[in-house]
Amino acid sequence: MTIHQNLIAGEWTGTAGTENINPSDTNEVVGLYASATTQDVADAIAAAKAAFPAWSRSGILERHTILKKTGEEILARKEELGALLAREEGKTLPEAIGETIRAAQIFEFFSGEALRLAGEILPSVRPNIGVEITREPLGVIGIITPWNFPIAIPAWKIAPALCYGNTIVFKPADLVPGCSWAIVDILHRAGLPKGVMNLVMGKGSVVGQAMLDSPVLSGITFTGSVGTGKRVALSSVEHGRKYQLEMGGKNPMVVLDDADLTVAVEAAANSAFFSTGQRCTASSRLIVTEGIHDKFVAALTEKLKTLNVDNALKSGTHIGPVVDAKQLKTDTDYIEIGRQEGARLAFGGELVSRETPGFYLQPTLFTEATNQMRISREEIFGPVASVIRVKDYDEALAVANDTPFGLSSGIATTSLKHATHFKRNAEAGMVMVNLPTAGVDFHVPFGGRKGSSFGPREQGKYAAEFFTTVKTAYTLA
Ligand SMILES: NC(=O)C1=CN([C@@H]2O[C@H](COP(=O)(O)OP(=O)(O)OC[C@H]3O[C@@H](n4cnc5c(N)ncnc54)[C@H](OP(=O)(O)O)[C@@H]3O)[C@@H](O)[C@H]2O)C=CC1
Ligand SMILES: O=C(O)CCC(=O)C(=O)O
Repeated sequence: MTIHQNLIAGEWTGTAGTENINPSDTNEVVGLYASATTQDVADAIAAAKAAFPAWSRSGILERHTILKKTGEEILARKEELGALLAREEGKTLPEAIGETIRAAQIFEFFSGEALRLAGEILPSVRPNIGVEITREPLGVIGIITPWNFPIAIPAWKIAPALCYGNTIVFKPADLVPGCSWAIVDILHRAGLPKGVMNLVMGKGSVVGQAMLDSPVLSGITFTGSVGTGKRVALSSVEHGRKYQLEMGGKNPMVVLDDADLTVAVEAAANSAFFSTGQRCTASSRLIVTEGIHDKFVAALTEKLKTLNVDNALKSGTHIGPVVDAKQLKTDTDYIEIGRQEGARLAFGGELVSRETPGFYLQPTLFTEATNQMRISREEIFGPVASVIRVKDYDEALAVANDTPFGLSSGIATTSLKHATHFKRNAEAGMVMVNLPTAGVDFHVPFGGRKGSSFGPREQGKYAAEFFTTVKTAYTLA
């Protein structure tokens, strides 16, 4: 089997370290991927530092062209890359192709942003002085990504970093290196100068930690768990660098008495169970008012009976496998915790076996949960959700906001008054009305509040806040 190597200073290098295993069929090795050493990380950082002066001054047409070519190739190969994504991560093929298209659109968007770089010219408060405000690239950016969006999250960190003139050291999740390797290969062939983009695959405890320990990186952008996010923060404070964190969520989906039942059930099923619940924007707290509660639970339970859990590549599969044995254990541990806490298991909770050996878990719904239970407070990151019964809108909003997290928040209602009030008062970075809490656009800001996120927003033109630094220049006329 070919070994997919690391890219350091424009050279492919390294020997095999990681077997990329298909969670829908654990007998299948999707590919072999190199593992970087701490010396490789040091070499990658040095290469990115050496490449920075020239790349930071490169023409915007060069950046535009490389990003555009990359987006075009990803789009042209959407079926193949989507299948790779489905094989390595386990989301269904349509979801995986959708994510691949989204990655292409992100490169396309930032190829346009490269042509729209702008500053401001202002008069000084003093006579005969002009003031120019410009944005400059930060320097060498460390990118550390999780396993749950193997192509979209790398794309939405890499594309703006390059667009604004930074160089990169990129460590994808060791569980799913395939799509990341493919993006880096495409960028390399699209003509990026040596050292601008460096790929160091391998374990977080070795490769990621070596990045955190480096005083050379000017910024680290990270998506993953709260625990690792804290490490990124502490090391960044120590080294005086900028950092951006996207971490967990415990996103609420409020369903009011006046909701359209079909809309509410579709939104809740999608939020909680699609992509196997492995989205930081997934909803695992369904907060439902008294008058609609029983109808909603009955209709959602009926809906869950129609969802097929199976091999991600099989047509007709609605929910693919859990990503690996470790995450499956987390999910089943939480199901046991929910039972012991006294929530009622209304659907699912069991492992299922299919034609191919994989980590298959039924979508699992608890009812009669309270917002104080651990299943309502801690991120599970699997196809497990609970229904919390509340009296009215005011209680629903209070429960929705009673969480350490604040990424996404949803409401199903036909009341303009409640929808408007919720949009203003939900303590979250993103609010969804009559829509799933997950599934976002690629051209607008993404991010949260409280324990979910730290630093400037990702995506859209707001990405410039993290990937650039502002300079104010005064000139005597
Ligand atoms: N917000 C989100 O989108 C995500 C949230 N999560 C949450 O986190 C839980 C655990 O998932 P997990 O994959 O373990 O999350 P991690 O935070 O461990 O992984 C995210 C990334 O950080 C890397 N990493 C791990 N340790 C270090 C370190 N010491 N220094 C630098 N980088 C490091 C990982 O490497 P590697 O894994 O390759 O070793 C991976 O690339 C999930 O169950 C879920 O609750 C997880 C993924 C995404
Ligand atoms: O919901 C989405 O579209 C994006 C979710 C996401 O980025 C995540 O789970 O990390």
